[in-house]
Amino acid sequence: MKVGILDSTLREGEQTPGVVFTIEQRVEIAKALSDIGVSMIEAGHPAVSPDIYEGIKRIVKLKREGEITSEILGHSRAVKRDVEVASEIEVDRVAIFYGVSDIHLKAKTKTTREDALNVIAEVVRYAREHGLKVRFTAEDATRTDLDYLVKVAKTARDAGADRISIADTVGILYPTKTRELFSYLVKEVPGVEYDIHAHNDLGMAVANALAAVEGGATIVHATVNGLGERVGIVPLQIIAAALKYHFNVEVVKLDKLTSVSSLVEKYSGISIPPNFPITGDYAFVHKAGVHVAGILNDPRTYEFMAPETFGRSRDYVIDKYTGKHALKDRFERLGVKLDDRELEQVLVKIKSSQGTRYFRDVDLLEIAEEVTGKVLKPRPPEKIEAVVSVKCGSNVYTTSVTRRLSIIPGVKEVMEISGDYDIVVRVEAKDSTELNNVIENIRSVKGVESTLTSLILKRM
Ligand SMILES: CC(=O)SCCNC(=O)CCNC(=O)[C@H](O)C(C)(C)COP(=O)(O)OP(=O)(O)OC[C@H]1O[C@@H](n2cnc3c(N)ncnc32)[C@H](O)[C@@H]1OP(=O)(O)O
Ligand SMILES: O=C(O)CCC(=O)C(=O)O
Ligand SMILES: [Mg+2]
Repeated sequence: MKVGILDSTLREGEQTPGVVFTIEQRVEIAKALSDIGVSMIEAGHPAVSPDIYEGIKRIVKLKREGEITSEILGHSRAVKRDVEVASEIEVDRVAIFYGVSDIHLKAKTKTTREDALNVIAEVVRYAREHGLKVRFTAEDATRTDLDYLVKVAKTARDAGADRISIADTVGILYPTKTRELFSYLVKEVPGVEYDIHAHNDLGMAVANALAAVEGGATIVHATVNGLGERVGIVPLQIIAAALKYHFNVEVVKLDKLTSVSSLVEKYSGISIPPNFPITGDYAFVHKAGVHVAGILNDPRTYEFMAPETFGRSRDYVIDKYTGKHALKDRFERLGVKLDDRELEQVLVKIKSSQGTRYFRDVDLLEIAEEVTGKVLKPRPPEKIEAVVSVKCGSNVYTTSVTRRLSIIPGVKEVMEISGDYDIVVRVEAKDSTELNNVIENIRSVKGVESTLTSLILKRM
C-alpha cells in the first residue's frame, strides 16, 4: 500500500487558538518531523506574517543542506501574490486552496462556480510557471456538489497540479462515505494523486483518513497531538499506529512519536489528556484486576500493540479494582515476600478504604507492615525523586507556567505556593542524567526565572 504523511503542525496546528510558534521552534519541530520520516511538511503560509516567512525560509535552507529530507510545502490562497511569496522562498511545493462549496463561493469569495474554475486554473498555472509543484486543495470539498467537485479536480489537474487535497473542512464525513468519495474521484479524475485532510468535529478524523486510504488517497494530513482549527485534525501518533496495525505500513519511526509529542506539547502550550491514545500518560497503564492478571500472563490480552513499539512501557495502578495477581506481582517487584494469607489481608484493607485514588508503593508497604506486624525491607528504589522550587519572572502568569511545567515528562506534581518561590514541582527520574534533563526542561519553560532543586532522601 502506498501511503505517506503530510504533517501540518506548523500550518494547521498553528491555527489552534493560543498556539504561536517562534521561528526557532518552527525549525526544531520541522527537523524532528523530518527525523522521524514524515514524507511532507506543510511548513506554514508564508504570506501570513514575516516570522512565518522567515521560519519557512530557514526550513527550506535545512532542506537544501540535507538536514531535512521531507518535501517542504507552503500554503497559499488562490491569489497570485501568495504564490509569488511561496516561490520567493523556494518551497518544494505550493498548496493552493480555494473554498469550492456553494456556501464558500457565496459567503467568502463571492464568485460563481464558473468563475471559480477560471481562478483555480489561472493560479495553478501561474504557480507552475514559477517552477513550483502544485497541490490544489478543494476546501470544503465534502459539502461540495459532487459533479462540480469533479470539474474542480479536472481543472486543477489540467492546469498542472499533480496532487489534489480533498478537505473535510468542517469534519462531517464518516468512513463509508469517505471511501466511496475517494474511490469515485480516483476513477473519475485519474492522473493526479489524492490527499485526505480530515477535521475531527465529529470525532471520526482518523477513521475517515483510513477509509480515504482504502479509497485510494496516498497522503494523509496529520498534526502532532491533533492540533488544528477548532478540535483539530488527525493526530499523527494515532494515524501512524493505525496504519501500522491495519496495513502494516510504518509511515514514521513509531518509537520517536512520544518525544515529538512532548516537544509539540511544550511549544504549543496545549497538553494532551492522560487518556490520549499512544502518547498519553495512561495509554499503556492498566487498572482492573482482571486486566492486570491478563497482561501479567500475556500483555496482548489488553494491548493492541506493545508499548515498546512506541518507546513506552506498561504499568498498572493499585486501588480497589485490584486483584490478588496484581498485588502479588507488585510486592514481588518491591522485593517483599508475602504469603497468600497476608496478600489477602492487604487486599481486604485496600478494598475497604474509600476514595483512595492510588496506593503508592509506600502505602502498600505500610499496610503490609500493619498486617504482618513485621518490618519489611523493600529493594532500594529504582528511581530518584526531587523537589524543584521554581521562581517566575515578574509580570508572568503563574498558572500558564504551571500548565507548561505539568506536561514535561518526569514531572509528577506541580503546586503553586506562597513565599519566596512561586511553584513547587515533584520530579521522578531513573538516574541523575535523566533528572538533570528534566530540570533543564523546567528551566527552559518561558517565564521560569530560577530554580532550586532538593533530592528526596527518605519518605516517612
Ligand atoms: C480551512 C483552512 O484552514 S484554509 C487556511 C486558512 N489560512 C489562513 O487564513 C491563514 C491566516 N490568514 C491571514 O493571515 C489572513 O487572513 C490573510 C493574510 C491570508 C488574508 O488577510 P486579509 O487580506 O486581511 O483578508 P481577510 O483574512 O480579512 O479575508 C480573506 C480574504 O481572502 C479571500 N479569500 C479567502 N480564501 C481565499 C482563497 N482560497 N483564495 C483567494 N482568496 C481567498 C476572501 O474572499 C477575502 O477577500 P477580500 O479581502 O476581497 O474580502
Ligand atoms: O490545504 C488543505 O489541504 C486543507 C486546508 C484546510 O485546512 C481545510 O480545508 O480544513
Ligand atoms: Mg484544516
